[in-house]
Amino acid sequence: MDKLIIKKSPPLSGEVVISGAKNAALPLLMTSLLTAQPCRYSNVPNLKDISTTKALLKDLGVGVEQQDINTVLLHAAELTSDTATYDLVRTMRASILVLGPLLARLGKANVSLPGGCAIGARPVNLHLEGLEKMGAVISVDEGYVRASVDGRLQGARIFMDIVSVGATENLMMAAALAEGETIIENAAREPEIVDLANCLNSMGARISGAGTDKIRIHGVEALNGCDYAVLPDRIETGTYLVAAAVTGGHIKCVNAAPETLDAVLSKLQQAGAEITTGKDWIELDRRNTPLQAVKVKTAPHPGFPTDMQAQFVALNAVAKGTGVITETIFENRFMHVPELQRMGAEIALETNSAVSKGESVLKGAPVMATDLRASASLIIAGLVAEGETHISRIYHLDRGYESIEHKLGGLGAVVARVSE
Ligand SMILES: CC(=O)N[C@H]1[C@@H](OP(=O)(O)OP(=O)(O)OC[C@H]2O[C@@H](n3ccc(=O)[nH]c3=O)[C@H](O)[C@@H]2O)O[C@H](CO)[C@@H](O)[C@@H]1O
Ligand SMILES: C=C(OP(=O)(O)O)C(=O)O
Repeated sequence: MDKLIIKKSPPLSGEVVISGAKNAALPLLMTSLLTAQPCRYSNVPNLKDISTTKALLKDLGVGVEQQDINTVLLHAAELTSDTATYDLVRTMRASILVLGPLLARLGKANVSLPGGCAIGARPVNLHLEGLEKMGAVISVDEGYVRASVDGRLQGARIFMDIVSVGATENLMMAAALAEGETIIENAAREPEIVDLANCLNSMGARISGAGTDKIRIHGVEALNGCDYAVLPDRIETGTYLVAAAVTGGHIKCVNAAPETLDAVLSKLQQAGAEITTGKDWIELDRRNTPLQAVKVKTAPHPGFPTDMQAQFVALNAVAKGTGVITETIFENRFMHVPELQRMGAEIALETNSAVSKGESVLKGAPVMATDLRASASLIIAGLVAEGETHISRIYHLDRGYESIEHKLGGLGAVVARVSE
């Protein structure tokens, strides 16, 4: 198993090229299930979750041709299976996103339940209830969601009582091939939802309202293939920006999408960073200003993303003043806190808030990555901790950050990957 060794590093400086978004690419690749025509996706990040998705699609009968490291051609001329097995689903929750497309294309699907994970229970009831409203008959048996529909799915009015990114995506894909109109109320508004709607529309779907809380999908009989470039990763971008801010650095993120990061950029400015943006770049400069702790509360988009929460906990630990970070989306997403405490961070957990005293002097220590963004927060802390930080279980990191040690190294960080 690999681990990362991070040494106290100089202020980060230089340019970093942002990859395509994991959370956009995963649902986008699933759109290939909806058509018998070939689909080409570019700017796909080279990540573990993407190879898991390709293996899952291959298992269902999809032809997979890797055209270059970030471009893949998927061709579901004929699907040979309707089953997403536990072995593949258990390593990646987003596998549940095959449910809607399989049901719409084949009229049946068996998908292993993804189960709970490190950050919370993460049920899929909203996915199932929405599909039932569209006429699917669903049971959960031996850990599998077994779904079928007689004929086509039917358009429906669906109100979601919790804003769910994955359920909005699953239902949008299913509704694209349903008979009649589907309206999703209280839909998620994340940029990745808009990216999925844009891709589906390029395939001939009729979707409007993506990016608002009411999405209308006029079902069509068949969809075409696509040639689609994945949106830049706003969470990867935010992670490098926080790392630069914490080290008092000056970096430019290129191939980025500044318009997807309003809440994060505004908190970085409050923390003392100077931010400049262009059409597809963001520059951060914190060479001449003190780092101030901030108050953050996670919320569905356009609120502050939960996937940036852990990185800001690390920022607050070393910044001036009391910081408060409140997590409202997942019930167990503070597992980075005990690890940061082992490095000397003075942070107290009060129900769903992490309250930091500020100006903690961090010391390198052996720490364990517990989930994807927790791993990122430990890297950020390691960059400013005295001595060496050894982060184990970095397979979590490889789910979501393309070439992280090379990208950080290019900015001057002292990071090495070693095999344990
Ligand atoms: C692959 C991907 O895109 N992952 C993102 C996606 O996850 P994911 O799509 O799994 O997250 P959701 O938006 O669905 O979850 C939001 C909240 O709704 C709850 N819920 C969700 C579905 C359901 O059927 N019932 C239910 O109660 C969840 O437990 C959670 O408390 O959005 C999250 C919230 O922005 C991000 O942290 C993840 O990085
Ligand atoms: C929680 C995340 O991903 P996933 O939903 O794939 O677990 C994340 O990207 O931070």
